[in-house]
Formats: sequence, C-alpha cells, structure tokens
Amino acid sequence: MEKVYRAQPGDRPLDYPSLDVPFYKNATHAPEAEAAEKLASDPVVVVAASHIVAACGQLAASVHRPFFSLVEGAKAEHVTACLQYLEASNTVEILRAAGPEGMHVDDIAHRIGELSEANDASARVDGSKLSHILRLLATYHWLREVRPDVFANNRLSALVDSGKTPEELRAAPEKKYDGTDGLAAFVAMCGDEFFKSSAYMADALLPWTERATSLRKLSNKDGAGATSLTVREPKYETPFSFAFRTELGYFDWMELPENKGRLAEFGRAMTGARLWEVAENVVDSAAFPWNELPKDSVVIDVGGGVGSTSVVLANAYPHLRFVVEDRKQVVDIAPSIWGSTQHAELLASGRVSYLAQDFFQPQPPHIDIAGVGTVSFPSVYLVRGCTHNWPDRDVQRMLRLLRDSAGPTTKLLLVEVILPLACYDDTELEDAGAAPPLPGAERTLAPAGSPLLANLGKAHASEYLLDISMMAVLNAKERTLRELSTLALSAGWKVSRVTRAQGSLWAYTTAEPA
Ligand SMILES: C[S@@+](CC[C@H](N)C(=O)[O-])C[C@H]1O[C@@H](n2cnc3c(N)ncnc32)[C@H](O)[C@@H]1O
Repeated sequence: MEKVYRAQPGDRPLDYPSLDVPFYKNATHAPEAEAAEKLASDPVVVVAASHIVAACGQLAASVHRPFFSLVEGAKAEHVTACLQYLEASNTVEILRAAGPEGMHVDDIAHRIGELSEANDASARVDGSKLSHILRLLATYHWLREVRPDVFANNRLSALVDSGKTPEELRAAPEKKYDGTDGLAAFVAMCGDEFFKSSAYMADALLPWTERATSLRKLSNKDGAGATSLTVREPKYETPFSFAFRTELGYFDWMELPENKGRLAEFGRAMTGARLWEVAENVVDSAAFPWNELPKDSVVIDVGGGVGSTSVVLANAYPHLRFVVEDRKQVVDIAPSIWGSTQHAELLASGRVSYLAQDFFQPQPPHIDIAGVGTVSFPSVYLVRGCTHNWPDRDVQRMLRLLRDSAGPTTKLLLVEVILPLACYDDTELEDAGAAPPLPGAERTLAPAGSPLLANLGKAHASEYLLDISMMAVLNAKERTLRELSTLALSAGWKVSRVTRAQGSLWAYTTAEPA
C-alpha cells in the first residue's frame, strides 16, 4: 500500500486516508484527499488491505482471551442495534454539522429531540444513555470520543451520512434517503427486518426445541389475540416470518400498506448494496468474452431490473443487442428512470429494449429485435443478482426454463457471489458436470505459504453475513461453486468457467447446455 501511495506524483507523498477524518460523499474535498480516497480502490491496495484485515482478524482471534471473544460474538447484536440507533437518531448528520471538534452528548441528545417528527416530550433523549451507545460505537471505531462525552464523526460513521443538513431532516424527514447512495437506508433496513429475523434463526431452524415451542405459543396468543391452545399454530417457515409473526414471504409482506416506508427504504438500500460489486465490472472481457460475440448477438438480461447492467454493456459493446426482462411493474417504469438524456440513443435505437417477463414462466418462443428481425434463441442469458435471493427449488425452475428455450450455443452467465470454503478446497466438480480443472476456479485466496484462512476470513466476512441474511429472510443463500454448479447441472447447464473481480467474492460463472 505504501508503495502505491508513494508512487503518486506531487510535492508531498500521499497517505492512506485517516480513520479519524470523515470523507463525506457530497462534500468538496482537497485534491490530495480526493486522490488518496481514489487510490484506496487501486487493485494492489485492495489486495494488500484484504491480507491485512485477514491477518488482523486471525491475530485477534489467536491472542484475545477466548472468553472475551465469546462474549463479543454472543453479544454482537448490540453493535447492530447501536448502528441502527446512530442512523435512526440522525446523529451522524448532527455531528457533521458540529465539525471535527465534535459535540457533547447532552447537546447531541437535545438536537435529536429537536429533529424528531414528534418534537414533544416523547422525543426527549436521555444524554446519559446516548453516551453509552456512542461509546460502544467508538470502541468499535465507528466514531471518535474526542474528549470525555464529546463525540465526532470519523471515516466510518461518515458512511452513514445521508448528506442532508439537520434543517433539511427536520423539514422533511421522509426525504432522508432521497438522492443518496443508499447506505443510510441500508443500515436502517439491516437494523430492522434483517436484525430482527436473525434473532429467530435457531427458533425457526430448530423448531422442536423448548424455547422455540414456547415462543410459538406466545406469539400465537399475541398474534391471533386468542388464548386457547386449540388455535392453529402459525406456519413460520423462515426466521423472518417468526420474527414478524407473518405467514407471508418477505416481498409479499413488504407490499402491505403499513410497510410502504419499508418498501421505499428497501429500494434505496439496494442502491447502497451496489458497493458490493459495481455493474461496471461485468464489462471486463475476462468476466465474459463479450468482444468475441458476433455482431447483433442478443443478450437477455433476466431479472435485469431497470437495465443498469445492460446499459453499461451496451455502451461498451455497441455490436450487441440487449433485452432487459423483469416484472411488468419494473419494466413499465424502467425507461423513465433514465430520463430523456441518459442512454437516449440506446433506447431509441432499440439496442436496449425491455420486456415484461416473469422468470418463473416459459420464455417467449422467439424474440423480435428492432433492425435485426426475429431471433429464435439468444447468445447469452445474463442472470445477475437473481439467484441468491431464491431457494434452490426456485432457482432450479428459473434455470430450467432458460435451458428449455436456449439454443445449442447459448451461454448462461451467472453473476453472483461465490462463497469460497473456509479451508483449502481440494474437491473436484466432476459430479457437478465440470471437467477438472475448471478454468478460473481457485482453491484458496490466501497467498502461497501463508497461514491465513483460505477465504481470507474477516476480509470477506461481509459476504458470509449476507449469506445468512438471505437464509434468515428469504430461505435463500449465497452459494459455493459446488452448490451453484450442482444446481445449474440439475437444470441442464454445465459450468465451464468462472472468474472473479479482484478483491471481491462476486464471480462471473459461465455455463453451457449440458
Ligand atoms: C437483486 S435484483 C437484480 C437486478 C439486476 N439484475 C442487477 O443486477 O442490478 C433482482 C431482480 O429480480 C426481479 N424479479 C423478482 N422476481 C421476478 C420474477 N418473478 N420475474 C422476473 N423478475 C423478477 C426484481 O424485480 C429485481 O429487478
């Protein structure tokens, strides 16, 4: 990292951004601060950083007194809860306005009450409690305690900043997430649906245990308002349904009128989730040899949302045609998302078009492409971010329907996290249809001869956390390469190649008709 930073031209050597200094996304920064932040995404820096994080995590686990590690793990929920509080109370925006000197907890508490919608006695915040919440966060480097009971933002808390001023938040609290990068909404969503669902994981997955049984009885009484034990026991199939006392799936539940705010927040939070893997990475010809596809080849972007991936690809590869398929309510509004200027030529020429198509229904028998004519099957089915949020049986159905309408040369490109094992992977995938060695499949992410965990442990913890979120809320999962290959094979697709973007667990997995 030092080599990369020192190699930059300029009078003074650049330094890696300091943890103590907030980098607000919508602020104007000194050119050096801008350059230093940008360099943090340099591939060499990213790889070095992941080795450092993996090593620090492993060292902490090695030398910390095991009982303290146990308490930290068993009580980790408090970090989530305090982060949720930090966001919900608008403390980050209040501290941004206070500047680097920070603000005393009593003043922060007063400001929180002032910004509240209620703005009456019910919105009074107890500064003596607030100081403890902020101190836990400061202990985890989420803030700084600059003097006793005086707190200031740092590089991490600045991530949760909505960019709105306290005055804007007071005037229009419902607009907090509008026009933001979605990270504040992401924290709000994680602290609510995901956090609460996770709390019920053991109860939902081990339903015969005494605690789970007694909980179901309690929730039966509460939920149905009945006291008789003859009332039907509710069918809670996921930790989420247990937590929210609903038999609806997550997305159906979100459509309830009382969840209007949550649904809007979800949309914003998904913008934040973009930081896991930007759509632009798909352009790399190492991810998929787009440049080798013949002119006017058709790519179907299955569950393509508003077409964020297709427009990036269409701009990079003008010889290709893209059809974005999604639910009717999404494709109906998709073109308007881009306004009248963004990607206007792509949409007007039909190089990118939209089709309302349920991915659990058969594909249309042929595709009409403006200026090209009727095509019986596409060159590529691109499926990005659409398998990790469905259980195996649904993904199998989705991929089988694509296989049924694929031609002999059609490729399937799955863009999803592929979870490495936490040990050296010495398995082969022949039984999952892939002849060894599968191009691009790695056995470890750790540098040769290093004692680090094969998946770089803490460096990639965020994707393993996402995996359990999928399980808790949607009965779904992030998959290992073996799981994804086996699932694809069960739907008639044979995995032939896999690549990763550097420093990311997102993978580009190509499969061909088996
Ligand atoms: C996580 S998003 C991924 C969007 C896009 N592929 C991307 O990478 O940004 C999942 C997409 O699946 C779509 N979807 C959900 N159920 C669907 C269905 N039954 N048929 C078609 N699309 C569906 C959603 O509307 C959403 O756009």
